[in-house]
Amino acid sequence: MTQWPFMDVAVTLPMPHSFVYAVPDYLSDTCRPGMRVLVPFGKRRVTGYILKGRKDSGDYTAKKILDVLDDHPLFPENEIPFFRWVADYYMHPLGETIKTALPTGLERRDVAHVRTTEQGRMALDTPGLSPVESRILTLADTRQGISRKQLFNTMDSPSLRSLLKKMQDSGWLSVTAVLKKEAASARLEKFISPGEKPPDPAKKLSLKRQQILSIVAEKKEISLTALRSQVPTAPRLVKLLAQDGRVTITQRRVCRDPFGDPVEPDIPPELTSEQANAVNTVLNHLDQGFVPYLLAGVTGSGKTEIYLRLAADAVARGKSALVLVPEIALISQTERRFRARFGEQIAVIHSMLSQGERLDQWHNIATGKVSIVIGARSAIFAPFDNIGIIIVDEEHDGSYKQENGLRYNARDLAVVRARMCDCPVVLGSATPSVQIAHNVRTGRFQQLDLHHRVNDRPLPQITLVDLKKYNDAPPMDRIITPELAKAIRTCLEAGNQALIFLNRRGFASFPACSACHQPLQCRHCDITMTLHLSAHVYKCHLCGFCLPESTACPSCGKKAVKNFGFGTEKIETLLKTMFPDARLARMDQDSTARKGSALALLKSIRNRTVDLIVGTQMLAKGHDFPAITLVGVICADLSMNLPDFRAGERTFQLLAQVAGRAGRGDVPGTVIMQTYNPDHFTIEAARRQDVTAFYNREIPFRKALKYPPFTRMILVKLSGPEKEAVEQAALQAAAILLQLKDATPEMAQTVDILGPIEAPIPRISSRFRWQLLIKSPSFHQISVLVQALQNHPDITRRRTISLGIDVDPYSLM
Ligand SMILES: Nc1ncnc2c1ncn2[C@@H]1O[C@H](COP(=O)(O)OP(=O)(O)OP(=O)(O)O)[C@@H](O)[C@H]1O
Ligand SMILES: [Zn+2]
Repeated sequence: MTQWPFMDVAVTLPMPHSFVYAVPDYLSDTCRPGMRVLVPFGKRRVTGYILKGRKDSGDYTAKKILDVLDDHPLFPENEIPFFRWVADYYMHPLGETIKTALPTGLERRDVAHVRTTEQGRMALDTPGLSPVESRILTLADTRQGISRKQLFNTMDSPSLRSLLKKMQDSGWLSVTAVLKKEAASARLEKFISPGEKPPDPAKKLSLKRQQILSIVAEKKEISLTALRSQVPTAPRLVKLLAQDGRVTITQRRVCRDPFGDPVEPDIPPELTSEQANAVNTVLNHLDQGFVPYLLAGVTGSGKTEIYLRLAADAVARGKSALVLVPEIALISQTERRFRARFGEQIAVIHSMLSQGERLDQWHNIATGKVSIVIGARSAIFAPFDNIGIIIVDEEHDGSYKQENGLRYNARDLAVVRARMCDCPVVLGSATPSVQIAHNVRTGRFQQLDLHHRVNDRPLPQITLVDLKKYNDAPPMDRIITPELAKAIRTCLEAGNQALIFLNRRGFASFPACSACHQPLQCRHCDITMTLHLSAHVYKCHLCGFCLPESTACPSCGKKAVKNFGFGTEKIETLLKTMFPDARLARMDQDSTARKGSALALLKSIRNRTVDLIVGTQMLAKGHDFPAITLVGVICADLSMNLPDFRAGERTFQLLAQVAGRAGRGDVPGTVIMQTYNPDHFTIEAARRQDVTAFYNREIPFRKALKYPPFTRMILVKLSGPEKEAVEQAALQAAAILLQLKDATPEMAQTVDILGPIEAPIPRISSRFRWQLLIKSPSFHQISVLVQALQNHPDITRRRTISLGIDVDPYSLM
């Protein structure tokens, strides 16, 4: 291994470039690309990632690396070009891009701590002190003080920054740097094995010690945890035994096991002819390296079996397979199927794992212990150095898009990474996105088709129920119509399961005051709150702010809040009264918030210990529960009228997907879809489960209005705590962009700048929001424009305004 005197390091700060650091002698054996280092930056110490070795430092006097934080690289060297691509494309700093890619909790850095001085303590007793000042002095009066960030989070005062400066100048507060340690670390476990020394017969041992020695002799090696479960005092006793040389204690890294119940190995079924065709097409073109495929297969056509075969082939070729799954709820199903086939070769990456578990899974990938990864969007960064295939299940799903920080789309990155690894990528869906379907039509993707369900099971029969005819009916009949109630009864009587779908959680979604008619709004966001009956609170679904169930109307002060609108919790209550004998479960974000509860719910559906399930989109896609024969859609129109050009596409996908949960076993499925718009083409296409019909209507509309896939877009989001300042910044950003655009005749013609407008949700978490949408058929053009904006001094100098760049935005809200 070459020992380089200098290293290129990407620091975890908003810096576009990497920096050169010198390797001190005592670290020269240990520094390798892909490892974290602690480096000085300005007056602080921050975490950085080694990118590559260098012979010299150029014209630059390099500072020294302070410490190496890993003993094995966290990512392979050949992944670095991918990170660079991601950083450039999404206009995000390289170091922060890598930080987003890695498991969370791996950062060490100096944080500014504010501490009350002796003088400050004395000032606390003086009379002229403002309440804010005395609060700050009290909070900061601890040994380490309080971190600046924590102080800003606790104190909701707009002039905090200048106040702190003033207090510091008066000598009341001191600011120091405190090194923050990683939140996630390797788990080390002690193992006990027989010692070198022969037992000394002269020395009498207690019974407990004898017991320990015989266990260790029998097992050859046992973890201290396992030993302690047999002999509770083992930790103290083995220390003594080790001093006598009777046992040896070694410490090793162990993997925390995130897997739930054990899974029985499965026997691969014989492929249907459509499945075999799809698999063979991919395998026959392996010599072409990168080939992007759309696997368009109706619901229940057996796409997962194709993924299993393709992954098996990659592993057989000595390569690895990367499998992305959208919802964490769905990961468990896919993970089970993969583990049944591949056993221990699997790692999983998703947000239900603890930080430590995620770190262990990552380590298993980086050290080559596993060859298949199944995960949610962040798994696209898995540190494999030899990828043989990338698979994206439910490619149309919005959860592949990260909506803050590095706003990447893992589905799109799957294609980019496959191109860099020169391997095939398979995007699967029963309801492909307009974007990818368009890529097929323009010849950039190859389509693999599955037109039939496995075993020639029929697709479910879908009946629309026009909700308009129940406008004057009793409230109950407007929510669960007699048609739906009857279908549920029939389904339950036959001993089958029914899934009732509503994509809105909570009990009442529109609380409003009956005295002043104002809706109950969140204090920090411009949206209406939702009543959660079991938690006895009104909750804001954006920031989490709660008001008690007994709240008075914040506008007029009267105790007259009435609960209009409904969500899953209300449906659950209604069904309970209508079908008191049915075993009922509800699956939504609220009922699955606790670790393990989602898995327990899915298990109860699988084991048929529930009959009726109320669920949100969490249950709508991908799940394979053969006993579900009825799907009821409470309101098909919910997402249709959102101010977003993809509202129709999303509604179609959601409805066709949820319908696809019915009839996956031996009994054919039925779907009752309640809607106010039975004639709308989106609803009609969903009823016929006709993807092509939907696209043929949607594509001309996208083309006429110059929306993707015919243009590329970047959404520029500005937000800040002061309304006027955000508006001013947005107007200025627009002026800068217009000027840049008009300076180039070509851009003047093809680039469209829409806005600035106030965002559809004008305020979230007390931050005001404005936005600008930039469109052009050429991505290069809009990218150049936005980069210039990002670096424009008039924008960067505005310290209270944050500028968010959303490349290929998914949500325009
Ligand atoms: N060749 C086969 N022979 C028998 N059963 C199969 C075969 N292939 C798949 N299956 C079974 O068919 C069912 C549906 O398959 P799968 O869940 O993969 O569908 P899917 O195409 O992913 O559907 P969706 O788009 O709704 O997620 C599963 O229970 C699976 O085990
Ligand atoms: Zn809120």
